Parts: sequence; C-alpha cells; structure tokens
Amino acid sequence: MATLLRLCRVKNPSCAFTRNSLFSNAYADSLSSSRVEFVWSSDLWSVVDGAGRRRALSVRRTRGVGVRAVFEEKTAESKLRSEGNEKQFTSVMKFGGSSVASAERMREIADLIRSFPEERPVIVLSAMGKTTNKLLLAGEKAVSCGVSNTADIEELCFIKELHLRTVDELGLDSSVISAHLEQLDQLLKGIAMMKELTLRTKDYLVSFGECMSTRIFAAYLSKVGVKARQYDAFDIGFITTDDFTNADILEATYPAVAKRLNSEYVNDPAIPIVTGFLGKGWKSCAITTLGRGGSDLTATAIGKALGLKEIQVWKDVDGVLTCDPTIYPRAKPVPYLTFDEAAELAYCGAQVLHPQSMRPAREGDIPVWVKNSYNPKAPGTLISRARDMSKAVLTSIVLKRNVTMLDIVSTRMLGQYGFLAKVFSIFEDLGISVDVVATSEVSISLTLDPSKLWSRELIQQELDHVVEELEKIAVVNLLQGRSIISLIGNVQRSSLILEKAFHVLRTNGVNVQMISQGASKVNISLIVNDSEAEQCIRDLHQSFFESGDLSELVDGCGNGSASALESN
Ligand SMILES: Nc1ncnc2c1ncn2[C@@H]1O[C@H](COP(=O)(O)OP(=O)(O)O)[C@@H](O)[C@H]1O
Ligand SMILES: N[C@@H](CC(=O)OP(=O)(O)O)C(=O)O
Repeated sequence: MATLLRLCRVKNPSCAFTRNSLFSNAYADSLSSSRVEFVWSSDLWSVVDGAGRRRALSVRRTRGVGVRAVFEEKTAESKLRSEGNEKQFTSVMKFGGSSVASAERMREIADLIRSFPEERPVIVLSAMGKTTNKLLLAGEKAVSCGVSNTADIEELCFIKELHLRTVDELGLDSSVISAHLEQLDQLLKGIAMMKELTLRTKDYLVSFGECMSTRIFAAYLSKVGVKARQYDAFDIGFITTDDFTNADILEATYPAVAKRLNSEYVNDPAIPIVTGFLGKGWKSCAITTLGRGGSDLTATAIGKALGLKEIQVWKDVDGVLTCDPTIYPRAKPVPYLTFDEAAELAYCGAQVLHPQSMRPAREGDIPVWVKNSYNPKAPGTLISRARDMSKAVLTSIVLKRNVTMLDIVSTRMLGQYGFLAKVFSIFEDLGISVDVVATSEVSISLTLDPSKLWSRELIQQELDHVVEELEKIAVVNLLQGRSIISLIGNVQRSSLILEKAFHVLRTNGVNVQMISQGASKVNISLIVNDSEAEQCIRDLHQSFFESGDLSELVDGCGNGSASALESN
C-alpha cells in the first residue's frame, strides 16, 4: 500500500494543493516510489503525510520551476517493485538515427538484439537517419510556402518516401504509420496557415520522426517473432520542464516510467520500444524535446528509472574517439571514461553524447557502453564512475566552433568589489549562458555558446543588448568567429598537457587568446580563431596520440585503443 502524501503550504498546512492533470498523474505515480521530486511554482511548500508530519528531505526554491521537494519514501510496494524488476529488464539499448536509417539497418539492429538472447532489453530509438533535420526544414518552408503548396515540400516528400519504402521493404502494412503521415500533412498545412513555427510546434513537428521509427521497428520485431510493444515517451511518464526544444526531465519521471514499463511487462511480456528525445511538459501537457541528440538522455533516464545493470548507446563510430572523426579520420577509440570526463566532453561540444545524458547514469551509478552498431565486435567505450587515472594524461580533444568571445575591462579602479557579480547578473538577467571564463582583478574574458546548448541562436540583436548593458560598467570588446579547443583528460597533469599543447600551437604560429582550467579537473580550454581550429586539432592529435616522444600509444583493453600516457 502506498503512503498518502500531500503537498501543502508550510504556513497554511490545511491548504492542499491544486494541480493540473499532468502534475496530478506524476504525483499519483510517485506515491509509492523510493525517491520523488515535486515541483510546484508558488511560495513555500512542504510534503506532509496524513498525520501532518513533514516527509520531505529537502524543499527548496529553484529558479524557473518554483519549489522542489525531494523525499525518501520506502513502501512495501516500491520494494517489491524494485525486487521484481531484477527479473524483468536487464539493460537499455539506444540506437541513434544512423543505426535505424533504412530497412536494411533495422534488420541488422533486430538481428543484433536477437544475438543477445540472455538480455531482456528496453529499446530506445531515434528518428530514422536525418529525419529530424528534414522535419525542421519542412516546417520552416511551410511558414512561407502557402497552404496549397505544403504537399510539395521536398523534405516532406523525402520523409514520406523513406518511411513508406522502409515499411514496404520490411514487409509491413503501411497502416503502422499512415495515421502519422496524415497528421504530419495536416500539421504542415496548419503551420502554413498560421505562417509561424513556434518552439512548441517545432517539438510537435519533430516528434513524428521518433513516433514513426519506433512503430515501424516494433511491428518488424513482432513480425520476425520477437514480441515487442511500442511506447511514446510522452505517454509513459517522461515529464519535463516546458522549455520547448530543450526541456529537462523532472524527477517524477523515474517512478512513473518504471511503474508503466514494469507493470505492462509483468502482465504481458514484450520488449518495450520507446521513442527517444521526447517528453511531456508538466504545465503545458504538450510534447517537448530534450535538445538535439536527446535520445541518449532518454536511454540513461530509463536505465536509472529501472535500476538496470547497463546502458548501451549504439552509434556509427567505434565508441567515444580521441577527437571528432570528421575533423581527423585517424581518431582512435577511448576504451574507458569516467562519467565526469564524458559529461565534460559532451558539454564541450562532442556530438557523440547528449550533454545531460551522463546525469541519470551517474546518479544511478550505471555503466554506459558506447558501441558501434555497424561494427558490434569493436569493444567500444565503457563509461563508469571511476577508472585508473594513474597514467592517463589526455583522453580526447573537442572542438566547439562559432563561439563569441567578450573581453570586459572594468572602468573602475583596482580592488573595486562586486565587479564580477555585476557582470554575471547581466548575463543572468538576459538569460544568456556563459561557457568559458578567465578573470583578472579588473577584467574578464568569457565565451558565449552560440547555440545555448542547441536550443536557440544567439542573434545579433541580443549580442548588441549584452554589450550595451556591460558598457555601463566596463569597456567591452566583442570578438566573433572564435573556437574553443577543449583538452579532456587528467588535469592533475596540466603542466605536461599545456607544455605539449603550447609547443604544437607555437610551432604552427597560433596565438591562444584565452585559456581556462575548469574546477572539474578534467578539462583545459583554449580559445583560438575559427580559421585555425581544425588544423590545431589535427596537430594536437598527432602530437598527443600518434608521436612516440612524450606520449605512447597503449592498448587499454587489448584492442589498439588510444590514451595518451606520460612517458616514464
Ligand atoms: N569524440 C568523438 N567521438 C566519437 N564521435 C564523435 C566525436 N565527436 C564528434 N563525433 C561524431 O558523433 C557522431 C555520433 O553521434 P550521433 O550522430 O549523435 O550518433 P547517433 O545519431 O547514432 O546517436 C559520429 O558519427 C561522429 O561524427
Ligand atoms: N532525432 C533527434 C534525437 C536524437 O537523439 O537523434 P540521434 O540519436 O540520431 O542523435 C535528433 O536528431 O536530435
């Protein structure tokens, strides 16, 4: 039996809360779980049980979402469920767009899943190939093409043809996706009629990609004798903030998802095929997305929700590599990473993992394997809490292009306190995220992420406004067209890394314009001109991972994988 809990105002406990239906569901689903987070936008709230005892471990105000209450509630039911879970799912396997890009790829993925008969996985899929990009382009074209012309939008025709051909080649009935294709037609007409594409509509629009890929794949698995059940993440408890195109998963998601997947499996065992990337806004109840590449986060969230022993993300590369292979094809797989290193790598711009995806894995202490669906025999990368760092120097080099840099020099005299606080409060007020920072007593250099974690372009008008505000207290120099080169590794050896890096850069006549070593102890960032950055990456890679002087190649797990090591 679940314990009944109530969220109420601290100063007026008799005032029970009222919520919209989504919150109500989240609450109801959370009642018997072991860890629950409530979010409510009002003054001060508490979680109390029937006798009026306070049950929250912490209740605190959070920016943007109001009040957040976290508490532990161990009931017989939740214990039972987690015990039962061990017999249900063993792992989560996420396949990205490149892994499900065609009928042939879907067949191979089905074979791959069947090659692990001892596994009882939950499958997470992204949209087929480049479907998400094409849907966004179709939406943009619909804004200006006129209602009668939407059917001719090239990207829409491509998406329809791809999905119908895939269904046909897999021997399925087109009815598995026909309703979605019709709705997509209608939606594009609606966009054309309104002549606008809001962030909320964008999320609804791109959701068609994952909704269709999962339906096709679930139907195919069932056809080849593997019982599968399709789920839309927004219908099974993926509850998010209402930040369309870049939503955050809320804690209530975990118990809700676990309850839904477990209970249906117990009653009728079938492999769950879940849409990646999608959620449901807790206030709007509308479909949200978790930011580009968000299916990785869906997978790790399911891993945490179900307390699985392993999370697998299947890509088109042999794991996390020493640098982006599109910049330098001689990049090598990194055999081991910590959650911190992987998160830093993703934050710094490595496309291979979603920036938030390590959080649930770290919280649940669940190892994450990054594997290649085109080359399943390759060992891949194992990401876990800790690894042997005794010899590691550099792990990976990451590039983030098209960054804006600001040099801000105080107009006041030395020793003036509050300068940093004023500068950062301006960014906070304008809602702009700052990336890399270096300071002296009277000056600050910082970079602004152009995509603000992929959600919104930082447009010129906004930049002008930032500069205008900062110029009230400082002399400001705005420098565009810069790149951040992040050296991810063992910052305990920063002198060694810097000595080698600066040797390479000096030899190439590159002037580093700013340098920052984060508190995370896994990252050193260097700012250079965009035009020089790619060559720098190639030269740094050669020096750290391919030359025989200071570094040596090691075989971390008997596979020729790379890690730059300090020579003895
Ligand atoms: N350090 C890196 N290691 C591996 N891949 C990287 C790295 N940096 C960038 N990439 C790019 O990330 C791609 C894989 O990520 P992604 O496209 O999100 O895969 P999927 O869509 O299959 O999930 C690779 O094809 C590669 O081009
Ligand atoms: N389809 C979404 C979500 C995703 O995670 O895709 P992929 O796994 O292919 O990066 C996107 O393109 O952003």
